[in-house]
Amino acid sequence: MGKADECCSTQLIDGDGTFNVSGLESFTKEANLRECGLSYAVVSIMGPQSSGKSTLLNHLFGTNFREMDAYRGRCQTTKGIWLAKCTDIEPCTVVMDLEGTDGRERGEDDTAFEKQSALFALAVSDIVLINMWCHDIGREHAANKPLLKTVFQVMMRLFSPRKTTLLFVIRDKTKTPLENLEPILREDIKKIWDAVPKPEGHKETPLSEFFNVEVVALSSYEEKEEQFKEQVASLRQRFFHSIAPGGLAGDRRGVVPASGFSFSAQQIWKVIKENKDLDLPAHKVMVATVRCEEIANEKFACLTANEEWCQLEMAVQSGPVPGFGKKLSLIVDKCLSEYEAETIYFDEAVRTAKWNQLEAKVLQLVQPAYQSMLGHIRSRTLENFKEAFDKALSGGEEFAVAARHCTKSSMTQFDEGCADVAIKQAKWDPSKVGDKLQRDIDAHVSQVRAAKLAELTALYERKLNVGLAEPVEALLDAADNDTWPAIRKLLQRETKVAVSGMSAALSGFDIDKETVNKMLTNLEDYAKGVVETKAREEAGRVLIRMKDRFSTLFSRDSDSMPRVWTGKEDIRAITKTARSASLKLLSVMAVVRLDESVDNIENTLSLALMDGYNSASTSKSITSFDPLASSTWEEVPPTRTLITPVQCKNLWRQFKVETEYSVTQAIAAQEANKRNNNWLPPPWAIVAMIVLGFNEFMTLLRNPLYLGVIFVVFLLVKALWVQLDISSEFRNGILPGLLSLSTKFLPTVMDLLKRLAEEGQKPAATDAHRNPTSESKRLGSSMHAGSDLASSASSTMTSSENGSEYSSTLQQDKVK
Ligand SMILES: Nc1nc2c(ncn2[C@@H]2O[C@H](COP(=O)(O)OP(=O)(O)OP(=O)(O)O)[C@@H](O)[C@H]2O)c(=O)[nH]1
Repeated sequence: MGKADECCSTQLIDGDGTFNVSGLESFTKEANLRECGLSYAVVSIMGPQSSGKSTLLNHLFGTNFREMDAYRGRCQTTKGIWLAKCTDIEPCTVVMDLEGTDGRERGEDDTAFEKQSALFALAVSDIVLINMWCHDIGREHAANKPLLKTVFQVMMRLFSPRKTTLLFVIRDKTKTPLENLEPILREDIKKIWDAVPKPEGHKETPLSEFFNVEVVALSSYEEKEEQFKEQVASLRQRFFHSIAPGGLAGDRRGVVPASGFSFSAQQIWKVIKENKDLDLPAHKVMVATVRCEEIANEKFACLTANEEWCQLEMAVQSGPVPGFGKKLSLIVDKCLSEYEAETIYFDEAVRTAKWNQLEAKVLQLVQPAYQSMLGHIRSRTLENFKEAFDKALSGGEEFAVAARHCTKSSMTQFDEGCADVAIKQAKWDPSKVGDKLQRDIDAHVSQVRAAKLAELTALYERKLNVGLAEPVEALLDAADNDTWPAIRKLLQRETKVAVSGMSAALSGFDIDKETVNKMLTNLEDYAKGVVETKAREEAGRVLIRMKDRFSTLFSRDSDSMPRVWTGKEDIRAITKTARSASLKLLSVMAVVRLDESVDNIENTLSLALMDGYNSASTSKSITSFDPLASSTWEEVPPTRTLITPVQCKNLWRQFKVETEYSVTQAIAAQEANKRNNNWLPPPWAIVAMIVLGFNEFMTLLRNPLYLGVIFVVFLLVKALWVQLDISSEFRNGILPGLLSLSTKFLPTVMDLLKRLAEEGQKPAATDAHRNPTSESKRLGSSMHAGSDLASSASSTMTSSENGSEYSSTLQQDKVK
């Protein structure tokens, strides 16, 4: 016999009991065992050493186990346990060749490995071939007896063994027919079974409960090879569909799926080596647990490396992915269904538990992507809401209606989006994100509402400002008894208009009544505020106003014509009237009178200031109680006070000081006027002039030429008088008057002469040939014109030098 092809048979466990893990792994890969699920069978053979086991297996299954060279004698060729795949047998059948028993190589007492390998074979195999020589049947010291004993003993160590088929292969069968041999064999087996010590629970258990016993006899391979081959070929047929119901295999309760075979075999050998009892059901669960775990991990790793998933995960970082839910569902589904397919033959409870774990893990992996998608949907929906809301508002829709419609449609849009991204494997609840969206939408609506309300308030405040500020200013400017009633009326009217307008506008905002009332009250308060502010502003300018009023009344008559102080006016009465009008203004401005309450400010002021004016110098007014020595008005709260009593008093003092000058000027102007008008000297002077100047008067009467000369001199002096405005020059004193005149005298005389010369030349050039005798007439006319010019120059100078209207009036009077 040739040597076995080692690449086809693998040593599973070596002679020292070391399990060849990598060898089994590569064997399962090469034999495509992993894909078999439960459709595979394991056959093992045990029997005495060199009993032709390998030879039988190679012929029966087309394997290449190492066989003993017939010419080298009976020595052990198979060490440990070898493994090979049967060729062309359905289902996939794996066969194990065990080291022969009772061999001389290990010694008679060294049965530990035999027991271990027998237990291993029983634990993993569906069919165990027990190779025996025909001549050993019925013999007391048959070679296979210790083997069977071993098998049955170890069988007890399988906590809940699977029912294995024991196929006794009788080698070198004799002419005795099998029908005669089989009962003897079965009797032998029974005897051995009965002799084996059993645990309490199995004392009476028959062999058939643990094993299906089958018997087959084969001719000698060495002597009747042809017959041997024929019988082997027929035996081979029994291995086809061995796992089908009624097949050669025993019950397959303990079978592990093919993908778990490798791990299962390792664990069983480990347990056997540790000399522990083998609990096959527990082992099955253990194998299922480990394998399902492995498969789950493998599937999870596949998912994390899945290109589609990686792309989806990446894409979702940067924005919403269309069809996210469907895509992710497919990816997750693929992962879970692959797991299901691969673990289908493992223990149901275990695989379900692991499936749940895998599903949880997978969902945990993909959930962040789902959350990102929800985030995208939320932000997109919020953006859409803002846009739609803005559009609706600018389209003229009522605020509350627009908010309601847009919110509803946005939430529907969000729900639809959530349904699109949901995956069928998970029941994730997007309500938290939905709640956040709702909160964001509400916040936006509130923000827009606040802005719109602020706009609305600003609009009506502007209207109130326009409607109140200037009219109130004008009314306060007029300041009389009707001022505050008129302001109140105006305020009431404008407030009413604004409040009704605002109230109508607010109805579209769907805000509570309390807020509306508050806003309207604020608007009313604002209107009052406008009036108060204006009044306060005006109160700040009260002194100017008082002076203006005084000046108007003092310097203008009842027809608004500038007053001319001719001397007939009662300056005292005019001053009093002007001051009392100014005081009236002060009393109007002193406090805000937006309610109907009556105050006594005018009287108080009038008594304290106007009457005080009349008796200012009396000691009584100094010593008596001063009603204005206070910072508050009686019965008027400080909030309504614009000018305190003490401020009124100070203002009045300042007002009087600043208007005093005008009065003094008026008095001076009046007196000057009186003086100017009274040009006749006193009667005694006239009498003295007549007595003393009688001679000169007579001389003049006798010589009329003197009269003409005197008249010319008079005209010249008069012209100089007017031109130099001598009376006003001396108003500031004699010395300043003389100094001023000394500088102006010569230029004025020169200017006067120059003009006279010019005026004289014009008629000389035109009229000399027509009327050469009218010299004196022209001189007189020129003098007159010079006088006019002088008067106009005087008027110009005085008005430019003196800004006050009183002096201007005075000047006009002078010119007249
Ligand atoms: N008499 C007889 N000899 C056989 C038969 N089949 C094989 N042999 C011979 O038995 C010897 C041992 O054959 P193997 O097949 O190696 O026996 P084995 O049981 O596998 O041997 P180990 O693996 O060493 O236990 C070889 O010389 C075979 O030619 C048979 O049917 N009858």
